[in-house]
Amino acid sequence: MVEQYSKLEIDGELALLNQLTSVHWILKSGKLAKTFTFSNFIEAFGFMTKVALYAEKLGHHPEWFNVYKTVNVNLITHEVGGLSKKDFELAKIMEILSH
Ligand SMILES: C[C@H](O)[C@H](O)[C@H]1CNC2=NC(N)=NC(=O)C2=N1
Repeated sequence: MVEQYSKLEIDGELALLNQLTSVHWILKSGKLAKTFTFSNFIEAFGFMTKVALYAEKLGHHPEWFNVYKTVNVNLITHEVGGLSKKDFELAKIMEILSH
């Protein structure tokens, strides 16, 4: 079972993630959220394909919604009904794969 974070720890993790990567990750309805915008559909779908392979390896999967060149991502750990370290791990991987 993945450990659930307290509110304070989540704020800390989110600040760290935004420092390391960009300032665009937010907490939305208890989920770690970001809208990625690419130059075209192929770039967006390529990103999703790379993330999908990593997510499968990690055993942790994103909720996401793609329209043309944008990908809306929401991360949550259903097993704990909140955020866990895995969400932050997946967010960091997404940052790396989006560049
Ligand atoms: C058995 C399997 O590891 C679980 O169902 C995993 C799969 N991927 C998952 N992904 C996400 N985002 N949250 C989960 O709780 C989750 N659980």
